[in-house]
Amino acid sequence: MNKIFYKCDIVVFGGHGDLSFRKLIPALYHLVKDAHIDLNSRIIIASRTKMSNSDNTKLIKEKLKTFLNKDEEFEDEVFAKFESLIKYCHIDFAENKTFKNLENLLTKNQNEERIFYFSTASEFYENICKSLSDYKLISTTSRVVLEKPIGKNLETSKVINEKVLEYFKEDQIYRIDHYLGKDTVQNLIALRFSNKMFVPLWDANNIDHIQITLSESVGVESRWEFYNQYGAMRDMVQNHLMQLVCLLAMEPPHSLDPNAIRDEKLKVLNSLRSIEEKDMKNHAIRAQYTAGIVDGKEVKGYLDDGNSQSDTETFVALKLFIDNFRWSDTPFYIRTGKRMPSKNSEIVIQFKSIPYSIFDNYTMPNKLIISFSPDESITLNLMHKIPGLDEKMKLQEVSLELNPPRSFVRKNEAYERLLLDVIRANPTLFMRLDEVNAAWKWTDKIISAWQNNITPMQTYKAGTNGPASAISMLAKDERVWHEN
Ligand SMILES: NC(=O)C1=CN([C@@H]2O[C@H](COP(=O)(O)OP(=O)(O)OC[C@H]3O[C@@H](n4cnc5c(N)ncnc54)[C@H](OP(=O)(O)O)[C@@H]3O)[C@@H](O)[C@H]2O)C=CC1
Ligand SMILES: O=C1O[C@H](COP(=O)(O)O)[C@@H](O)[C@H](O)[C@H]1O
Repeated sequence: MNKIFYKCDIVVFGGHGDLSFRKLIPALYHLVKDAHIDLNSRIIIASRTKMSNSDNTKLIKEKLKTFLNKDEEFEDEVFAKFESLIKYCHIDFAENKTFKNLENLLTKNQNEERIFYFSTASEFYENICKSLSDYKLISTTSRVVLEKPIGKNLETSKVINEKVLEYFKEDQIYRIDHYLGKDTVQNLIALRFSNKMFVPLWDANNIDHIQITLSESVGVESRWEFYNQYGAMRDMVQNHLMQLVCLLAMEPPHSLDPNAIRDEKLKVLNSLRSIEEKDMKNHAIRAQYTAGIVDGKEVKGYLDDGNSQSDTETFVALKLFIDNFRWSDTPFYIRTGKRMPSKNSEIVIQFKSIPYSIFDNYTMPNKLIISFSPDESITLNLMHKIPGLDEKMKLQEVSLELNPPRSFVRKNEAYERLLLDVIRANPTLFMRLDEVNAAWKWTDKIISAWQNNITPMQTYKAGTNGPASAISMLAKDERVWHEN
């Protein structure tokens, strides 16, 4: 296969922010290393500090050494190529005239394709677009990447998106949700729609319930100011968790065409049953971590991290239903939280019991466990005869590991995949405006019930699996969270 080298100018706004240093710069380094980007491309790091190109390069080198994968060596040869692409640009979103610096850079030896990555809070998107337009830096071949969450609710999302749409057409806008760039998440489409055995089983007749857990052991620490305005609902549920629910629940799209997939995801979001006020307390749990022990180390509570009062949630657990033919009355239990015992991203498909048992001992219903962090694996739990001469057949639960052969093992990070998709103008793994707004419409109702204190804020000790109410949410249904 001939390798395609893509030639473009990429501008990262918020280039010295947490996301840029931890994810975007390593992803771009890898795209250069794997020769996806032509060496006449440019990567412009735009940030507020006044700094020389050489100081910026030094800083980037230092950050890359910190944030490359633990098992990966920093390669001087690759960095030499990467460095040759990087330029620094001082920009303050609030000062239109600083965009002159960008104009000077972009219009010299320019590449036709321009990508603007807004790695900053969405309240700045309008200002950035306006300044780019004032300096005539947007053309029909330009693309813009918008980080999530866009706005803080449906109303602000609509306003921000409308503003961006004054400058870019919908097909130039790439609304990123990095979970869609994870191989295991994309594999949900392959697993569901390329394996005959799962096709007839994937519905309310055969599945008892579905669980999704996105837990993190890290706290909020240096991101406190930012996070405190959003909380787990806006930071994780409105986007990542909603997208996972969509991929698990959607009908088969007619093809892998971007809009065919987005149309099916949208139908799921529009079928989400709105949580009634009377159920809110039991179906929408919110909590904040207090001081505790994580990985054997004492850690501060959320309020001590920020040194302030706050009613921002760091944990959410929800019980939701999708009101359609396929999922009628099948609960989806989803949860996410900071300062939980470990980093764990996992989907559990709990099948129903067999209709009648001919065995003396209890048969465990089958379970499909899809893990994508810290390790990627797919496990199918099945019942199996215990080998031996027992007169009566005895059964045990065994795990069938569906792990890909080593040569299949992922080496690309989510952001690498998604940045390459933006570069090659493939929007399949990005969110369309109607999806974003449908997700807000559903989460807004819960957020406003919380604002009216309908569900009280709970607490959980750092290093635990969330508040007791999240456990009893399932216990009331005679179910338990799957814990590793
Ligand atoms: N961090 C993460 O893990 C993830 C973040 N995101 C999203 O990515 C976006 C960025 O997040 P994150 O990197 O964590 O945030 P940070 O606060 O670390 O970075 C934001 C950047 O915006 C810059 N900025 C703020 N105001 C201005 C201004 N007036 N002019 C110029 N630059 C300005 C800041 O510059 P300065 O350094 O000068 O303050 C900073 O570099 C957010 O939308 C977030 O939701 C999405 C997924 C994961
Ligand atoms: O979008 C976000 O995701 C990260 C978690 O991402 P993961 O790929 O490491 O699972 C989360 O820490 C951050 O708060 C949030 O903004």
